[in-house]
Amino acid sequence: MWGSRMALRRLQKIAVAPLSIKEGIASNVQREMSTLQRVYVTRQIPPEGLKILKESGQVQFELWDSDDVPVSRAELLKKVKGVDGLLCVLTEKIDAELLDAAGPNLKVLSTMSVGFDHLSLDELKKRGIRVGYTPEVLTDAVAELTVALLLTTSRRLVEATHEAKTGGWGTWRTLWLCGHELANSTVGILGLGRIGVAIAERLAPFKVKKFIYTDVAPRPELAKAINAEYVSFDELAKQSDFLAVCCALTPETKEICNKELFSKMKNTSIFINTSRGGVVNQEDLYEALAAGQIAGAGLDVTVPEPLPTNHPLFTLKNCVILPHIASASYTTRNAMSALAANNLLLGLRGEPMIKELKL
Ligand SMILES: O=C(O)C(=O)CO
Repeated sequence: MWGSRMALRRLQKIAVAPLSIKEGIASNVQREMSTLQRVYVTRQIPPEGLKILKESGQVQFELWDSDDVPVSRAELLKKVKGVDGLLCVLTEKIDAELLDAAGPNLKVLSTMSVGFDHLSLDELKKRGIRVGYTPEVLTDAVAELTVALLLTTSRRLVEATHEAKTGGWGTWRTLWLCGHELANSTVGILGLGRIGVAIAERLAPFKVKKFIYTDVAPRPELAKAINAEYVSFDELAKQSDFLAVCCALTPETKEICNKELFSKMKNTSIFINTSRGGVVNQEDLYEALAAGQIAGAGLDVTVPEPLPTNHPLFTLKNCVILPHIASASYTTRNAMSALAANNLLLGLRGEPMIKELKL
């Protein structure tokens, strides 16, 4: 569906105009449509973003009109041909092949995500394509879900509801379904950014004793807000009762959470990942959980996504797996959609985007 509301309004006017005027307007509309910038949207994004694109009068866009099935690679390669702008989500790999298929008209890529590991930044930079993304608007939702996942994992809520529903609930027992509490604990954050700070702010009222973090370098401004101490990667592993992964997936962080890390953690520790599955070596995590080297893991992200239902991690009682829903609140997804649309329109006008990646 190529569309713009202004063009549509004019077309609606045509329907009531006398024939000769109708023809005149029709050719104007055609002329105008051909001057609108062409955009492909790879997903049926939430309504706020679509409304912005439709009402802009700036672009004619075609949409992959489904949220349940992603656009196939073959279809995507066909649809991007000649577009000026592309609005994608995190399931689309934007690489040299795709950018070649799009061709030299492509000036702006806008991803409806804070993560950008699905984008070949070098290839985008080489072609002078500007990139918009959607940080900040999802911080609250992601932090909230991280806290929910942490408590679900540490207090064994999935096991508990299963036992209650399936007859495992006998008499009140003194150590049955005991977990680990946040009070007096040390919470470690791997990769301190806005989301890590927002998680710590939410956890502090649970009487956490200490926040520690590691990153490529200390981040005193952010750390000050939550009174967090900068430690080495090793110390993070050793001291954390709860370890929350908040770093971006980059070549440097790929599988940074592996057997070396897990072997240094306490056997009472809880590992939580709401960033990207690729930062974890899942075989090593499975071994650590199965052997009781760590107490539990809560994962919102995996490799691949969806994780096949016969994956060994699903067999473990001490592993809680969610289907990548950290930012999934109506408010946040609409805000991400709107920001992605606005980034795209601004970029196509040659203006600074609201949130633009520095390439
Ligand atoms: O925005 C992202 O990068 C996500 O993972 C989904 O919110």
